[in-house]
Amino acid sequence: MNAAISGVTGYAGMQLYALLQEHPEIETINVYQHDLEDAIPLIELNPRLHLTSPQLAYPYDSQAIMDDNDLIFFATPAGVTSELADPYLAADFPVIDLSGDFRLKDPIEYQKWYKKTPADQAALSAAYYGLTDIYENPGARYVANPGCYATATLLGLAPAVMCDLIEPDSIVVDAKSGLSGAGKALTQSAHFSQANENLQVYKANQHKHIPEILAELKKWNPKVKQLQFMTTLVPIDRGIMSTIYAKVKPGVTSNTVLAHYHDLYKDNPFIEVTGETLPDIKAVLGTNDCKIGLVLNPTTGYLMIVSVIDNMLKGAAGQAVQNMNQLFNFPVTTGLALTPVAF
Ligand SMILES: NC(=O)C1=CN([C@@H]2O[C@H](COP(=O)(O)OP(=O)(O)OC[C@H]3O[C@@H](n4cnc5c(N)ncnc54)[C@H](OP(=O)(O)O)[C@@H]3O)[C@@H](O)[C@H]2O)C=CC1
Ligand SMILES: CC(=O)N[C@@H](CCC(=O)OP(=O)(O)O)C(=O)O
Repeated sequence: MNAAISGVTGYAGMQLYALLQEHPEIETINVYQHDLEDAIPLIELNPRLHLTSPQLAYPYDSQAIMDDNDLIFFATPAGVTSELADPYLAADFPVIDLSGDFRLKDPIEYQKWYKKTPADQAALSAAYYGLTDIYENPGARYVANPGCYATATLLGLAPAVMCDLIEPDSIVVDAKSGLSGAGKALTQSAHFSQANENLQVYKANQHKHIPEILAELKKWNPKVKQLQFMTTLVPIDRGIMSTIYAKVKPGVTSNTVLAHYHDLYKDNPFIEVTGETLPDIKAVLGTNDCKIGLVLNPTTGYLMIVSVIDNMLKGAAGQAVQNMNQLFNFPVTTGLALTPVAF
């Protein structure tokens, strides 16, 4: 089948292109770029792509995209698909949207956290939040691919929250990301001399993944009302570590916790529960995996959960391909059997 990509000059779009090149169900990847007036050689648009044969990049045109492809991936910034989604929604054409535009169901919440104009309520309601390791797509054709921090944090918390193992008002998340999470645009905090050998806490209590995470936690356990969530930029290229602390309920032991984590993820080929052997970021780099370690402190009663992912894969392009596999009923690991980069 044929897949379209919008945003191939960005970090997530490039990663997605590389994954789709290796995907056995994808015949052709067609690239559509927002600022083109005429078709140009794709290699001119993005010289970093490894092309196996010469190919063109086309001006963005929703009708041409739907005529020539079976789905489209948007790897574009927030604020783009809220304006471009209508023709696809009207035609029930499959979309996998890597941006945050369709993750929140409430347009007022979107406006508050993203400071942008939301898509309309009906469009938001039609979208499915594609946290593929937890949910099965009920048949929705518009998939909102989750955010990178949200993915690491939600996968780390799911068994504890779903099985009521922790005090619902005690969740504290300390999440760290490499610089590729911020995309390709250079910012003050991303300058080499500012980022290198430095740690930068940012968006204190204002990160747009707070409402995204909270919405899912509330679905799993309505007793969860709030979330303390903090993000830090660390001087690595890629990878996220979400370190989560929460007080366990009386009577909950390490064995109870481990049993629930193993049970929820036992059939999942991408998630490994590593128990008290805590995972590090390099253990998942270059893969679509999430590794989750767990340590319960019997003195304080706090459970520490360490969840690691590669932000470009499980946090973006990998999960997007996993969503495509789910949408088209391909085996879940198709095109995603990746080996970690060792060093
Ligand atoms: N990086 C990550 O780890 C993750 C990213 N995401 C999300 O994926 C999306 C892409 O992120 P990322 O690759 O990091 O971002 P980049 O900034 O690296 O790339 C953005 C891409 O979108 C294109 N673009 C910019 N403005 C527009 C526009 N108005 N209309 C259409 N296309 C446009 C850019 O083209 P041009 O070259 O012309 O600027 C570029 O191809 C974002 O929504 C991001 O939030 C989600 C999870 C993780
Ligand atoms: C390091 C860094 O800046 N990371 C980005 C998150 C990237 C991501 O997943 O985000 P979207 O919700 O934008 O798709 C941030 O904190 O905003």
